[in-house]
Amino acid sequence: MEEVKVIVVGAGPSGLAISACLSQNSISHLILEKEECNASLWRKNTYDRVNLHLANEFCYLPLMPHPPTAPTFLSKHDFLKYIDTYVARFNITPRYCRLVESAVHDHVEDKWRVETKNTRDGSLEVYVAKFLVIATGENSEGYIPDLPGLSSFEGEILHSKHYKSGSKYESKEVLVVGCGNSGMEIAYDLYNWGANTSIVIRNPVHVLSKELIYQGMRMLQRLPVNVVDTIITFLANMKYGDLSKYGISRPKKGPFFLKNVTGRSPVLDVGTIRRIKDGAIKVFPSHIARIENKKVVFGNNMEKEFDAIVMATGYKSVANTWLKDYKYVLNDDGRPKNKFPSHWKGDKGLYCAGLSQRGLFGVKADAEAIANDIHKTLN
Ligand SMILES: Cc1cc2nc3c(=O)[nH]c(=O)nc-3n(C[C@H](O)[C@H](O)[C@H](O)COP(=O)(O)OP(=O)(O)OC[C@H]3O[C@@H](n4cnc5c(N)ncnc54)[C@H](O)[C@@H]3O)c2cc1C
Ligand SMILES: NC(=O)C1=CN([C@@H]2O[C@H](COP(=O)(O)OP(=O)(O)OC[C@H]3O[C@@H](n4cnc5c(N)ncnc54)[C@H](OP(=O)(O)O)[C@@H]3O)[C@@H](O)[C@H]2O)C=CC1
Ligand SMILES: O=C(O)C(=O)Cc1c[nH]c2ccccc12
Repeated sequence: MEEVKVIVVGAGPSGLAISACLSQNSISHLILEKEECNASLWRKNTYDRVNLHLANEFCYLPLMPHPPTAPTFLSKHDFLKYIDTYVARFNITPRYCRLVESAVHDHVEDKWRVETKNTRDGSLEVYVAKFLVIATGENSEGYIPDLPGLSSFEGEILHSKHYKSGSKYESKEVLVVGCGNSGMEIAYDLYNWGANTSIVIRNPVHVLSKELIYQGMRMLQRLPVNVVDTIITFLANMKYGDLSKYGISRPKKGPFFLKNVTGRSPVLDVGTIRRIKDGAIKVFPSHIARIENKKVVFGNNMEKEFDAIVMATGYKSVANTWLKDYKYVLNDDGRPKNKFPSHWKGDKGLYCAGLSQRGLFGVKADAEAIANDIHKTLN
């Protein structure tokens, strides 16, 4: 058994950011990470062509802004180089291959007891700390909807977190389910690799360009969200025209309002819209009614046979499955129980970072707030 002041679960950007902030205040801590590397989402569970959608001023971790020479939009490679530099600069040394299987609050000692299983040799370990930070991410488990007949599908089914590129799908019929940022970009990637690509778009969605999102994010620093939404939606309509004839309609509420309220990001168009407009990517503007062997039947009675289905249907947080006393900070859905901007703080020394659906921008803010709070409590 090992005891420190703070245990951080997860060595993604959130866990690394908290570690840097705690070290700055000389607070002893340990990061427990199930994989054999840090930032595993970025190193292992994102498709090849992924790049940061937001400008570098919204994508840095505490204490280390990007230098003026950095590109405005970092590639995945640039971002991972940044992470490597961060880890080296703040001397961050996570314990790798430690899958946290349970965490309980010891009411007598008023401490957290965390049990891990070593993913290499199966050995079990126990760690104890006054403070526990959940930094396991919003994307820890892929969500796959329970569609009627899904198990009868005769082709390949994969979640977007396991999709790397369309290289093996040339000339195959591939259906992408979901039109968030993953689905829209994966559809474009499949098209580029020569797949006959279709996408399911069952609800309205905001499509914006990279530049419009950047302008919107900057405007939000000075203007109220409804004003920014009005300007950006107007400019987006000018740029893209009415997309409803292609099966894409805009929600009534604005993109940044919806981001704040629902957490759902607007789609950043990487080139998909042009291919939808010219018919190279086919839209099914409906839900999936059922699947029969190779055939997918849609709610509007259209049907088509596919070789593969990519489920770009989002993620779920599963921290509440291993964190036995999750109610001190999370709801039953694994999301923070307190409302933004107090979402990061729970009771009994329990915190959560990176669960506010605000990307790396939110990660930085949470890490700073949590480290400050722990520092204050200790002094
Ligand atoms: C495809 C994709 C692209 C994205 N692009 C952007 C972007 O451009 N800009 C942006 O701001 N955000 C983006 N995001 C959001 C993303 O959530 C953040 O970039 C960032 O990775 C969040 O960091 P995190 O540390 O909170 O979570 P994660 O990066 O998910 O890290 C969590 C870590 O916890 C570990 N872990 C999980 N469970 C356990 C356990 N039980 N025991 C031990 N370890 C565990 C995981 O292995 C992982 O290493 C993107 C997300 C996805 C899916
Ligand atoms: N480079 C980048 O910055 C990237 C960032 N990301 C981010 O990662 C996070 C996760 O994104 P993503 O993986 O796209 O997940 P999202 O949760 O954003 O999107 C899930 C999509 O799946 C759809 N869906 C869910 N269930 C069904 C169903 N039964 N039938 C049809 N459609 C369904 C949803 O549609 P509905 O609205 O109808 O529920 C939605 O369009 C987001 O924050 C995103 O912005 C992702 C990729 C790249
Ligand atoms: O990963 C997310 O969804 C984020 O919060 C960051 C982000 C990625 N793409 C975006 C588009 C608009 C606003 C935020 C994001």
